[in-house]
Amino acid sequence: MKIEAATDSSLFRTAMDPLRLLSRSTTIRNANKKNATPSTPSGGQNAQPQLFPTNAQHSTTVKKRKRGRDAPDTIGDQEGSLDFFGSGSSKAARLPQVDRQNPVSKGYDEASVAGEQEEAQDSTSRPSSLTDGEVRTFYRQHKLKMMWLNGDRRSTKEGRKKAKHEDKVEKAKRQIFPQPLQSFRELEQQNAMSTTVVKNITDQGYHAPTEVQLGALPLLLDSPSRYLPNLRQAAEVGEGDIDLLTVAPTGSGKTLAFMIPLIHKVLAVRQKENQPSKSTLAIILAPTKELVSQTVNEGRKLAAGTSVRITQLRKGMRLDVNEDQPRSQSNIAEKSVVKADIIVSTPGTLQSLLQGPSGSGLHTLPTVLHLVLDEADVLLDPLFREQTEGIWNALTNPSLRVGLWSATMGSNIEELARSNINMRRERIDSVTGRHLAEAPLVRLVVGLKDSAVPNIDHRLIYAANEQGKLMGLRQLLHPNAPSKDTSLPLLPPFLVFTQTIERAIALHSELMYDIPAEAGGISRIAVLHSDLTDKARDSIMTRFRKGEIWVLITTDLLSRGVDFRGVNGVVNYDLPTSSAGYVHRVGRTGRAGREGGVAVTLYSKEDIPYLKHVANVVAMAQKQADIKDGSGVQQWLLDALPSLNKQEKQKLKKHGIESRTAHGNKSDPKAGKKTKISSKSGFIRKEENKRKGAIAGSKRRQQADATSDAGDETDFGGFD
Ligand SMILES: Nc1ncnc2c1ncn2[C@@H]1O[C@H](COP(=O)(O)OP(=O)(O)OP(=O)(O)O)[C@@H](O)[C@H]1O
Repeated sequence: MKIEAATDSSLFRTAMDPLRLLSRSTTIRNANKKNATPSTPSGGQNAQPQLFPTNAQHSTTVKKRKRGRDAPDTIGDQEGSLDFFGSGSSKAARLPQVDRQNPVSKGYDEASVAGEQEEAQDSTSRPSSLTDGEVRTFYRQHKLKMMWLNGDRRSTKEGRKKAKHEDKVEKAKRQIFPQPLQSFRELEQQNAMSTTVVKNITDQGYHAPTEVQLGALPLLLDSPSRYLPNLRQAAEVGEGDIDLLTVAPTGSGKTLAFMIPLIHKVLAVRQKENQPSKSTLAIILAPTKELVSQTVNEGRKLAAGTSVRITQLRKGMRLDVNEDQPRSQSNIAEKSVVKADIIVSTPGTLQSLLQGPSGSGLHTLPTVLHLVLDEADVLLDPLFREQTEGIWNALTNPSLRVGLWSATMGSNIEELARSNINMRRERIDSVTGRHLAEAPLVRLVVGLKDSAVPNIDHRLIYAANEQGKLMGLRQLLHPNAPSKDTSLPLLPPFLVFTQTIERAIALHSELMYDIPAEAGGISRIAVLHSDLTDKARDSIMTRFRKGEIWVLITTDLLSRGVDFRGVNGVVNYDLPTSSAGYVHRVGRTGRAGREGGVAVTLYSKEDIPYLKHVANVVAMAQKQADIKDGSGVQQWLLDALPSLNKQEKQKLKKHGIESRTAHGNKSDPKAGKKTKISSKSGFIRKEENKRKGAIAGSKRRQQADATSDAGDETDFGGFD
């Protein structure tokens, strides 16, 4: 977490052209050029995607290197590059390093060092076959835990109370240990996955699976009877035919972990039917349009060259629903019906397209076999719960399987998921009059549940008041402004989070002229929020991904799921309103195990009552990363901060810090004034002050002239 290069801010100044410009500096201090490349996510220095690689893997890496294979030691020098997000050529440059650093599989490692071409030909890597003991050690080292949950008494509040003293042995019995996936190539031999899909995976530079992938893919592709031999119904269900709850850190590759099995299953069904896509087989729900669009992109890259169609649902489209009611005065052409195997949507959009005539509820989608809830804890949060559950119930196929995925998942979400699964089964039983077998339900947890990624540098900075926060942010924007704290290596591109849309807009207005024209001026800083049109949102996302925008001010709209590979840091200009909020916001940096990300949280006096939930997460991340210098949070602060009770926590989560909301401003204008961000930019204010000064000066001069004229008048006696 601590970054060595951070001790000399001049290194950062010279490291990137944009920064030189950003810092309004034309003089470049003598920095040791050799060491000048900063260790930041956008520097692409660390492409080890696993958060918990084993020692054995490291030593294998070294051993391979000693054999003199020709993989380069470092990625091409990216000094001065504006391509923060590693597209095009930089991707090619990165591949060899990815290869070298991810030697989970022996077969993979052999091929990787010999180059990509050879890799493509070598599809005969041996399937993994570890002994039971080896599998257990492997999962322990990678901090993976899998539990089979059916019939677990602790799944309900009542049951938890009763099972408080449940025998440890009993608990251990619920743990399951499927053979882990050690290389994506195994998918071809062990799971009969399409060669095209496997090639698509490796072509994107994904060679070694991340922790969540090496655990989830076998669960979703193998037969449950392999790892649940004593479970009767496990023998009855098909391959990967389970309900799965997954909690894995931000940026750990969950998208691939649910998308690969979906594509594989769609292909398998189509092959069985021996005909091209006819109806939708899978639905992925995500809370924001940005995440939906990103998921579609990722999916399409994986499914390229296959017949699998993945579509983002938009308003105006029409679904091929099971209409019990006559089609309502349909004036929409038949061709606009969505023909996709996998649909990705926000709950709101899908719900509105499923809406039947008023009062009749939702149309059903009986062909759908898989439902994925990405960011499941948000989708089952009060904000989205009704929509999500409505959709879940509209998927009436008895074989529907559900997957819940997030970096944070409270026990209430797990309870809710289980009760939904059970209620649905009972409903189908009552309709069909048959007893529907319970599918295995598995929980997969990677690392410490609900914790922030340990591979970034977390900083809590006291800024006294709103002006202090603004100054703090400006300091980050102009790193060569005199600063004692040279240990803050926050380079663009970075994200700035505020509590509300109004505050995001105000902060943007305040800072928009801060970047000098030579560096691109106001085009380098932008604001993104849900009040913008879809087109504007898309355009800002594209420009940020391309590296044209360096500082993106936003709300929690972008806190979840969105993957900007090379974001160097995150600034919490306003505190997140829950610990999960902090985990997700800061998780926009340090993705796929990249080192060098920075998360700065600015807090004022008004924030102190609400800081503890953030401080606790930071302390946990420090503990995980074994950091004892207190750079993120010191023990005395942790002890001194007040704790919120349950109700206060809920209120904070729902409404945020009240003085920063429109409602709070109204009810307590004095407090509201204290937390106001001036909505005029410093530049405009300066100009206005200059103008005001000029007008006042001119008035004064006129007055003085008038007085002297008047004096003359009195003196002048006039003509006789
Ligand atoms: N096996 C892999 N090897 C290298 N990079 C990977 C691998 N799998 C995924 N990635 C990369 O990791 C990044 C994060 O992936 P993804 O967006 O799926 O994370 P996530 O776990 O869904 O995060 P969040 O919780 O924030 O939604 C992406 O840039 C993706 O390309």
